[in-house]
Amino acid sequence: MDGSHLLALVLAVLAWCAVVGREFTLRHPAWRWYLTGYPLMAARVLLTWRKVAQVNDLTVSYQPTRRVLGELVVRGEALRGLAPRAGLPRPVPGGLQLTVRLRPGQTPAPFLDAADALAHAWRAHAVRVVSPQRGLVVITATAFDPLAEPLDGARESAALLTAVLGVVETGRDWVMDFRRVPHWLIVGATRSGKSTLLARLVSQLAPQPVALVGIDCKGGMELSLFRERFTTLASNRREAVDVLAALVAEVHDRMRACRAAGARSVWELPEEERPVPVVVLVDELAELYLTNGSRADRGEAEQCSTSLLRLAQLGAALGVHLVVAGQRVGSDLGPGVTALRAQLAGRVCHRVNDPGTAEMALGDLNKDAVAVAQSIGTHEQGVAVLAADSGGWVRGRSYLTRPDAAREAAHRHACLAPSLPALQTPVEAGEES
Ligand SMILES: Nc1ncnc2c1ncn2[C@@H]1O[C@H](COP(=O)(O)OP(=O)(O)OP(=O)(O)O)[C@@H](O)[C@H]1O
Repeated sequence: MDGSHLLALVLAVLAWCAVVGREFTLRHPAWRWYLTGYPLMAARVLLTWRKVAQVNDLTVSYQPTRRVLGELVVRGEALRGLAPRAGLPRPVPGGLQLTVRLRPGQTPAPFLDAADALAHAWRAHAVRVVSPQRGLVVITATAFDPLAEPLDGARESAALLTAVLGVVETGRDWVMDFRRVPHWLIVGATRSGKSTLLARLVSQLAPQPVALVGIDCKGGMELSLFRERFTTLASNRREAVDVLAALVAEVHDRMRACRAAGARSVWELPEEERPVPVVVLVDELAELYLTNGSRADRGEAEQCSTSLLRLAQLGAALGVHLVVAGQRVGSDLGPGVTALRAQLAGRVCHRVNDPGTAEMALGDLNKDAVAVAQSIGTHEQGVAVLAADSGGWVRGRSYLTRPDAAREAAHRHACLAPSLPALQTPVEAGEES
């Protein structure tokens, strides 16, 4: 084979590799990142680390710029600072992770402040900095927003009292696990994705042996779609007062049963004696608290507030869980709301209209999370900041669950709705009387 044939053969092989490679990476976007995006970004990180560290005051210098020699103050040029030691960037889905060992005297704070500068230097979509252990910071740079496009997902959750609601920005499942975090607060402006999230939650819990209770004081407009799977649904505040009071009574019954059996929670009871878990969904919390000033109205609001607080305080160990959603949740709704928030350890904050609601949802857990929640745009429906009282937070996007799909799931699993005598529906009660 002469030289020109060999060249033609090499070119043909290269062309074939390019076509197959392109086809492969288009079909497998994750691999596209590992094969092309990651090496480029890693090279950028390695080449710029010293410079970026220097410019952003992430270096240390052990040589002062001034020294006193005898009676003289000598000014010299500062030594170039030492950049903290960084390991090799580790690939993660859609990004990379850099572990940095702090030099003596350094704290994570300047690294947190430099996150934006690092994102620009490395042309990353976002940079997150955490300090998982003393003396270490982990910098995660993501190349693109994995939550930019709406997500569809039909996966059902396998475990009791858990629901796969969407995806978080690290590429993992967004799982709401009531055994780990018993109560949740969900906030978001109108059309931010609250109802879609609740629809997803209902369709995930519907196949499970769980009693679902709805409280929807917007006349039942949202939750009545899933009525067939609900054990009871209150669609105005008068009904909500009764349902919540019945749930408090149920909690006291369960407490007595646990005490008699020497158990500290329903999960320690023998399986055949264990009462069915209850998940109470409240849509539009403000409707339970707002009053027109009349005595009757104020009385109802106070009863709702007290019952919700008792359920939140006592329910976790007794298998009664709360998911409370609202557009605007602020201390102006009354002191009961702030007390309730303290008991709702899990938080989901969609786009909000007022800083107060983001602060209410996330402010007591993490200030950074408040700023991130306020940056969610109007086109990012379903995107939310998720946080729990463990202090961590992450951005996530719920699966786009159409009301029809959720209604169909509720219809399909209607026969699984457990009947709880204490929770006879107000409508049924009304019909019987
Ligand atoms: N996870 C999502 N992914 C993509 N689009 C979404 C998502 N969630 C919601 N949307 C879109 O946003 C629209 C409004 O969502 P949704 O009705 O859930 O908002 P909301 O916060 O409940 O509003 P409201 O308070 O007015 O009832 C939906 O019709 C849907 O098109």
